[in-house]
Amino acid sequence: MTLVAGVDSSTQSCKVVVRDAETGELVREGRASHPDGTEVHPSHWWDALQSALADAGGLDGVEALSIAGQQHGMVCLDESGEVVREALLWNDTRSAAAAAELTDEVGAEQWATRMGVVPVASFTITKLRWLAQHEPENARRTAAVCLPHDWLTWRLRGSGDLADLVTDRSDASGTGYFDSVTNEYAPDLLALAIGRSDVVLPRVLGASEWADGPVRLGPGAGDNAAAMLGVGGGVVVSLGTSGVVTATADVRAADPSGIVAGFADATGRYLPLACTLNAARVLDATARMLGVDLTRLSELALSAPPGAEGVVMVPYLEGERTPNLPGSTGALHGLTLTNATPANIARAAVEGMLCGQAVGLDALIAQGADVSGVRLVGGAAVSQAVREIAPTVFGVPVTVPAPGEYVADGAARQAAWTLTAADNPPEWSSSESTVFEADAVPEVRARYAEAAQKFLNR
Ligand SMILES: Nc1ncnc2c1ncn2[C@@H]1O[C@H](COP(=O)(O)OP(=O)(O)O)[C@@H](O)[C@H]1O
Ligand SMILES: O=C(CO)[C@@H](O)[C@H](O)COP(=O)(O)O
Repeated sequence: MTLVAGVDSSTQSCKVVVRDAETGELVREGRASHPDGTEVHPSHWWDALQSALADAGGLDGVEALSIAGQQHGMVCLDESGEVVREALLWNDTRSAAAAAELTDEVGAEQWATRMGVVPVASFTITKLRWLAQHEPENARRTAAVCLPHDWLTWRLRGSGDLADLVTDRSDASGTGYFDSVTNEYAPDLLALAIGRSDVVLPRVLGASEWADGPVRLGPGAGDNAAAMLGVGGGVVVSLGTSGVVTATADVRAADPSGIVAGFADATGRYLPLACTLNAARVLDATARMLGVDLTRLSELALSAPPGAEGVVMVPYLEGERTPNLPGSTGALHGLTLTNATPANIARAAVEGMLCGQAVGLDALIAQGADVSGVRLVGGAAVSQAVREIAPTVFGVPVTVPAPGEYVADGAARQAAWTLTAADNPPEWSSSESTVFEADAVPEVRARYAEAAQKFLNR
């Protein structure tokens, strides 16, 4: 049996799957935690990768490995390959002012047509502008910039030479300085951010190209592109640390409002994507607030009626990216003496988190996506309340694949692809899934929109 490994180095943890390259059958797996925070030294990801690989029984018998990871994080390296400062992650909002400046300087229309994205604090390019403005010495020492998955692949290669940095088209498309239509970097935009264009950027590998390492190393991918490879297509809603709505497209999205980012996928096509900073951790925080665990939170949410008797949660607990409100905070609206119960608050948290994703779903539809159903993945897709309430909010059937690590699976499928000379990734049999259907409850969306509007009006 030929084995391949896939890695998901995500915000909260590192997960490894080892699968049969031909059938996709799961052979072994492992995981390890990442530290909290929006500023993390990449060495923690390396340590977690080592632990997760050991937990998965190591690389014995593995012929190829690909790493998928959280997108956008800024990893700066000096001339000798040392990390210059802690990486700023996708959910670090300190570069919000830099994002606004870059948008003004180039124009939102121009960004959307040229790069497929309009800068928000999540994107690497805005973090580079922040670095140049606030830590000029660190900016000066920066000889190369890469993304979390690029850095881990490079460390596995063990070379130390900046010229050996590699990435893939999906993750490069989330930097703000890579054009996924021409497949070229934009040195002028890089210079606009950091003041110079002589910074080494990773070579962008083809979808099934590979680099040398302890085993064959695939190009890797942004976690959302890998999830798409893992679930095998469709409209995907991922509820991890981030809330993400994606589909696959033949043409790059160009949305000057910035809600839909026109990223690339991991197969040579495109991945229109809407992303919130707030998803699974809204439920974590609500459970903490109510003094219950996540199972009890789900039971409480399901014991309240749709609409939570008027309680609405706007879940901008970490600021927000969609809509672009990096400085916002969360709020509970509509509380009265009679509806202020744990059950209604639990339901409002689930509904609020899902309404945030429904906004992204609408934006994807406006960009031409055909949404007759969605596939739900990510940590919070395990929640029974989320599964049952999702169709009432989205207004379409919700398919939940068997619990699994779909990002790591997508990376493993890419690794298997590097072992073939085929035009497409190998066809692996899909896991069993459960479909959740329910009548739409449009009032929930309407009341949420009314409450969320109060933030936009501030
Ligand atoms: N039963 C559950 N109900 C709700 N949320 C859950 C449940 N199990 C795990 N989660 C949440 O899933 C999140 C982790 O999901 P994951 O997709 O691994 O995140 P990431 O990819 O961003 O690291 C955590 O916030 C965790 O609390
Ligand atoms: O910023 C984005 C997508 O644009 C996020 O989706 C990150 O890629 C982090 O993903 P998770 O760790 O939440 O899966």
